[in-house]
Amino acid sequence: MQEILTLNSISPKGVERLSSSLFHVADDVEAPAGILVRSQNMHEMELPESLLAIARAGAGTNNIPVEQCTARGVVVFNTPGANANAVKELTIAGLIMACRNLAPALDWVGGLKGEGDAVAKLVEKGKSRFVGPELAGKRLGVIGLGAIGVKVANVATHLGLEVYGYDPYISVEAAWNLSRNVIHCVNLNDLYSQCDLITVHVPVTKDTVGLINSEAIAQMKQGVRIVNFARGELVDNGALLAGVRTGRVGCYVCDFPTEELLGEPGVVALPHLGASTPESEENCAVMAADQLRDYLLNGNIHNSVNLPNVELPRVGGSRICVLHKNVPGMLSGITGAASEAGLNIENLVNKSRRDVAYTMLDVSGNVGGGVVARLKGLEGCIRVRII
Ligand SMILES: NC(=O)c1ccc[n+]([C@@H]2O[C@H](COP(=O)([O-])OP(=O)(O)OC[C@H]3O[C@@H](n4cnc5c(N)ncnc54)[C@H](O)[C@@H]3O)[C@@H](O)[C@H]2O)c1
Ligand SMILES: O=C(O)[C@H](O)COP(=O)(O)O
Repeated sequence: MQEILTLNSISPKGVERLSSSLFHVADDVEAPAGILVRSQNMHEMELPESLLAIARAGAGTNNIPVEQCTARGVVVFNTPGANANAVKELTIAGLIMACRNLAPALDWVGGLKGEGDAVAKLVEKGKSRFVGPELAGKRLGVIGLGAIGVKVANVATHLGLEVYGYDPYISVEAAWNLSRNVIHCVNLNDLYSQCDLITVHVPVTKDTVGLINSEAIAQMKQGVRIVNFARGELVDNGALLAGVRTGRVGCYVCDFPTEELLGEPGVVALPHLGASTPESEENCAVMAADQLRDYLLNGNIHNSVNLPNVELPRVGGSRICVLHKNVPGMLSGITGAASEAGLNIENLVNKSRRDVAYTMLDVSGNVGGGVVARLKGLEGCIRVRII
C-alpha cells in the first residue's frame, strides 16, 4: 500500500483513480510516496524522505520547490491544458469587465438597496458613468501562446478583435493550433505600442517576474487595459498602480488580489478563480492522479516539469528505475551493475533533460540488494527504485 498526501482539496474523480487496494489517499499521511497538490505553497515544507513524486493538479508549478525536488530525485508533474478552457473563458470575461466597467457598475447598483421605487429612475440617471467600449475592432495583445494563450487568441479573433501574439518559445503543437488570423509579434515593443488590450499567459519564472513593469507600461498605449489570469508576480504592482492612477492604464483585471490592489479604482481582482470550474478541477485531478499512479507503479513519466518524458511497456520481470545526473559513464555503470549481478536486460530506455537523466531497465533474474547497492554507489546516481 502506497501513501498519497493531498495538500489541497482534490476532485474525488481524481482520487478515485488511485485504487484503494494499492493506495491510501488522505490529507494527514506521514510518509507519502506521492503528493497531490493545487496551489498550496510547498516552498517552506520539509519534503519527507519517502517522497517520490509530486503531482500538481493544474498548470503553474511556482508553488513547488522544483529545483530541490530534482536534486532529491522527486519527479514533479503538472497537467498541461487540463484547465485551459476555464481560464480562456474567464479571460474573455476579464476583457469585457475591463472595457465595460462591470465591477464598479455592480458595486454602484448594490448601493441602491433601500431606495425603493426610486431604483429604476436612479439606474437610468446614473448609468452613463459606466459607459465603456466594445471589444470588436480593438487590438488585443496575447503574451504567451501556450495552452491558454492560444485558446484566448483564437476565440478573440471571433469576437472581432485584431489579435497580436507574442511567444518566442511557442511549441509546435501550439503553433499548429493558433489561428492564422493572429498577427505574429517578434518583440514585445511592437505588441505594447499597438494594442488597446493586453492579456498575459506565461508562467512565472525568474525571467518573467515583473514582466509588466514601468518600462513596459511606458511603451503601452494611453488607457491600455491589462488582464492577468496567469500570476500576480508577472506584474509590478507599484508600477501598475502608478499607471492606473495617472490614467495611463485604463483598467487592470487580475486573478491575484493583494492588499495594495484592493479598493483601488480601476483595478478588478478576482479570488484566483481561473481554474475553479467543476470541469477543470476534475480534468486536472484525473490527469494528475493518472500520472502519479503510472510513475509509482510503473516508473513511467508523463508531463513532468523536471524530468524527461519516459515510457516503457512492461515485459515482465523486474523493473529497475535509476534517476541520475546527466553525466558520462552512467549508462555503462548501470548496465555493468546489472550484468555483473547476472541479470538479463530485456528492455531499456534512457532519456535526459538538462542536468538529469532517467534510465529504466526491465530485467529477468533476481534483483537482489547487491545490485541496488552497486547502483546507488555509482557517482551521479540520485535514486534507485525496483518495481
Ligand atoms: N488563474 C488561474 O487559475 C490559472 C489557471 C491555469 C494557469 N494559470 C497560469 O497561466 C500560466 C500559463 O498556463 P498555460 O496552461 O497556458 O501554460 P503553457 O505552458 O501551456 O503556456 C505557457 C506559454 O508561455 C510561453 N512563454 C514562456 N516564457 C515566455 C516569455 N518570456 N514570453 C512569452 N511567452 C513565454 C511558453 O512558450 C508557453 O507557450 C501558468 O503557468 C499559470 O501560471 C493560471
Ligand atoms: O496554475 C494553475 O493551474 C492555476 O493557478 C490554478 O490553480 P488552482 O488549482 O489552485 O485553482
